[in-house]
Amino acid sequence: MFTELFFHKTIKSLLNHDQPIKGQSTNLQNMKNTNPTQTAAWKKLSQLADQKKSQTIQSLFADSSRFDKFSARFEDILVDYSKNRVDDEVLSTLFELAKETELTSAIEAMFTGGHINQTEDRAVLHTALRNRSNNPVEVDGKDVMPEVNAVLEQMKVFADKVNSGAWKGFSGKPIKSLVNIGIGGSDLGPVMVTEALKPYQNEQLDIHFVSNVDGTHMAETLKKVDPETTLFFIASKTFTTQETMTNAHTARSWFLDHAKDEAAVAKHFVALSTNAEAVSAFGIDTDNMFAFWDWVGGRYSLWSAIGLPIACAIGFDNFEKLLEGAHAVDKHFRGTDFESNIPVILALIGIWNTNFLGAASEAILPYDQYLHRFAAYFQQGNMESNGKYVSRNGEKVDYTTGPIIWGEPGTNGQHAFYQLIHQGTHLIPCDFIAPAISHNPVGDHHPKLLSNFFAQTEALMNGKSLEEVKEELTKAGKSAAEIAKLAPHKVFEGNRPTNSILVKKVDPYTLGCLVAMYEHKIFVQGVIWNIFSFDQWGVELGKVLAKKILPELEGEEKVSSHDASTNGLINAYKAMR
Ligand SMILES: O=P(O)(O)OC[C@H]1O[C@H](O)[C@@H](O)[C@@H](O)[C@@H]1O
Repeated sequence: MFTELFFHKTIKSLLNHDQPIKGQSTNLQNMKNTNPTQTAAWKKLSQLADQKKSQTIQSLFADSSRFDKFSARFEDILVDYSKNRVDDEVLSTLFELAKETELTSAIEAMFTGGHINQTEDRAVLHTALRNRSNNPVEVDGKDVMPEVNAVLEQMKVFADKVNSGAWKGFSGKPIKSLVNIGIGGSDLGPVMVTEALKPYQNEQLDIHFVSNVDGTHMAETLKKVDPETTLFFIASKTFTTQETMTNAHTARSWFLDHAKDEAAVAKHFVALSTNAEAVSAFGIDTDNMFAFWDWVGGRYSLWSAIGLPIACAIGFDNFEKLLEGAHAVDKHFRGTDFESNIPVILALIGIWNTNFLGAASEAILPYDQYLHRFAAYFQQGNMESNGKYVSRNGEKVDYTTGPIIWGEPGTNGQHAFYQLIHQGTHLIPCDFIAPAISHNPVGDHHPKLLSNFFAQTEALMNGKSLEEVKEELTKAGKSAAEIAKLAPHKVFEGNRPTNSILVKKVDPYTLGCLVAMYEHKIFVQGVIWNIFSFDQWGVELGKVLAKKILPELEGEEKVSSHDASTNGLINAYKAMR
């Protein structure tokens, strides 16, 4: 069923990615609608998990070649996955699982414009947005690259004007403040990237993000900016999202209170959207609209016009480098055997941890302050993509799908929640990410930061045995009674899996690489879990109910149309306000 909606493409594109992709070819292998638990590989993995229960990561390092075997390099990025509970047999069976679930044809279907977002009948082509090779990519028989390039050109011209000060506000002053109004995918990507690449930011500009419908978010932001020198980006794929539209109207009223001239709006408001009609209904000239398309998922949209505030803040050349990094990883992902394919390896290890070792969550722990929103970004990327309990054939799955994603930058996390990672009852696989070169090489801060990174992964793997603890306590002069009492609390079981990602420097290109790696990891997992990773029906119900409740909050009369708890809450609110 799932396969019927794909455009079948020629396998030739697998072999030579610089060849144009033609929509009419029909001989690519089909992608199965496979319950992964019914594959031979899954069954074998279940047995292996059982057999290898007592095998420790530490013991696997008896193989002196383990680090070389279980780490991979992509340009200036080192991905060390050797500190996982996997050996050759487990990994090769995971690769079998990817083959049995027809990952290769799924990858091709995505890159060649197949409607893999089946429930919305859409292609999924964030890879086309960063297709720097510029070979044609067809959606429904039409090459999308001319449109992609045209919007990129429009973004370049605009970003250059803002950056150089040539774009003037209504009173003739250059723009100083950028305010992005958007939520979810129309917020998190630009926030994460502009924070991560702050060292590249034009110092003449400051950038703000308003996402929450809570008026506080807008009010506090407007306190910091001047209407004469502020540019608002209204970022919404649909241009109907309640939070964004509410914030956009508030910003517009605030602006007009100062400018007192409707015509001035054109100099201070631009729209990033797929919905031209709604943009002009809002009062933004479509000349000031930067378009993208329904085949760009919100949480994969930072590469599109949604990236305009990024291009304005760090300059278009740097935005292009971000695209280039992602494109390099796209080529790696599409053209590399699973055994050396970084996103595939990371995805399979994640599946091993989730489905065979019972991990319910994954922590992303950047040892880089600039990456402080990286985990939040992939919280949406991952949880909105793979938080699904219905398989592609419409049935409830009987296995675990997307993990809970969370994390904070190191070393702050160490002093907050690492206790539970080290000694709690949950297995929490962690990704550690750090740059070798800091943008701020102040004193010995960076070596100290990185020593913590290395120490944590080592401690999580090796732990500390009862014998070691006892020896330590004895040396410290504790009595036998004290040792007996204290020792169990000081033991670290270890055997906690980690991936370590060491990059040379967090620059635009490398960040593009990193983001694309995680995006493709999510894709691979969705394919294997046999779920649809590119829709998000789960966000709808709450929105609909909120719309129904909103008018009920007016007036004084008591509400009785809901369950007792919801009625009680609404009525208490009405009484308190
Ligand atoms: O860009 P929009 O259309 O305003 O959507 C913003 C967000 O809305 C919903 O929460 C989801 O659909 C997200 O995936 C999306 O990113």
